[in-house]
Amino acid sequence: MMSSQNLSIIGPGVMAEAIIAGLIRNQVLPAQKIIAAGPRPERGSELVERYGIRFTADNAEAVSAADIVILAVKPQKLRTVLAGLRGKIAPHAVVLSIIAGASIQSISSGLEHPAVIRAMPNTPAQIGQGITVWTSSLAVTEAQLEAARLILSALGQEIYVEEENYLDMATALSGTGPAYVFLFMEALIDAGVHLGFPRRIAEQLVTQTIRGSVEYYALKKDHPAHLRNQVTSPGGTSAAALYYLEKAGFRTALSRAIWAAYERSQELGRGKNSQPPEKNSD
Ligand SMILES: NC(=O)C1=CN([C@@H]2O[C@H](COP(=O)(O)OP(=O)(O)OC[C@H]3O[C@@H](n4cnc5c(N)ncnc54)[C@H](O)[C@@H]3O)[C@@H](O)[C@H]2O)C=CC1
Ligand SMILES: O=C(O)[C@@H]1CCC=N1
Repeated sequence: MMSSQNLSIIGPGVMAEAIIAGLIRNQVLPAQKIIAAGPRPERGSELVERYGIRFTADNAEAVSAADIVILAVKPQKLRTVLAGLRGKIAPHAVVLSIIAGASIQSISSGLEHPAVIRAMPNTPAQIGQGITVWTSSLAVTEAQLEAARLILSALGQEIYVEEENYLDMATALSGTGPAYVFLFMEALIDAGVHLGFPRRIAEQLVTQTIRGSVEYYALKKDHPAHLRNQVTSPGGTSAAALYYLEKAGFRTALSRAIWAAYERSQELGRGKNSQPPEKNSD
């Protein structure tokens, strides 16, 4: 519990709500200590009703009494938001950004504020099952690091890293990760329906197969290839299916996709707002 601290969240979207919900659920902060700011009053009313936090449409007002400022706007909005907050954040406060691609240096110089934490969470944070990779500038104090750890722990697991380079990598692997998992689930469920299962049953089969496999792997701590070999009988069904996945370049497609997300995170950091489809010819 860090009940003496005031926390301000700029950009009250999906991730901001996950953070607010986590902080309140885990009693890290009472609702009255949290204020969110964003341009849409309807969104504000929603959050006020759901969580009992405070809301303002004025970013500068939201940070005026803050000890911790969380930046959760889209990368494309960052420049304007930083300009609006410059000189408005108390010198003793710490800024924690979850914005994909945005470097500590760009936030720190945009705000003229040295104490900056950069974190990359993911959407399972909404149920406290996320994972966050984070790092900090030299100006961040031990007490601020502890406060950040408490906040991020309310979202699930957290891993502190010394090198900021890992943040773009985490953005590609775990930050964006749920998108790969949900696409995979959707494809498996559709395949089940194609076979002839009612969708409801296909969904149950796929969900529990994934959940069970993850739990099994986590308990066994065995190499995934070994666990896969256990499923793969000589001349059997798994071998028949895996042949097609390998032939279709499943691993290469995943690896290339994740590399594209990594490159895109770096591009966002350089302020490149959009990307043409099929940037790569391979
Ligand atoms: N969605 C995801 O899976 C993850 C997103 N992130 C990062 O978190 C950030 C937020 O993402 P989401 O919550 O998904 O986006 P979102 O679109 O749900 O939320 C952004 C919020 O910012 C508000 N906003 C727009 N302009 C503003 C301004 N000038 N001042 C204050 N608020 C403003 C919007 O009204 C919206 O409520 C992004 O930078 C993203 O890179 C990080 C990890 C995972
Ligand atoms: O798609 C995005 O840019 C965000 C960042 C991490 C996950 N989603």
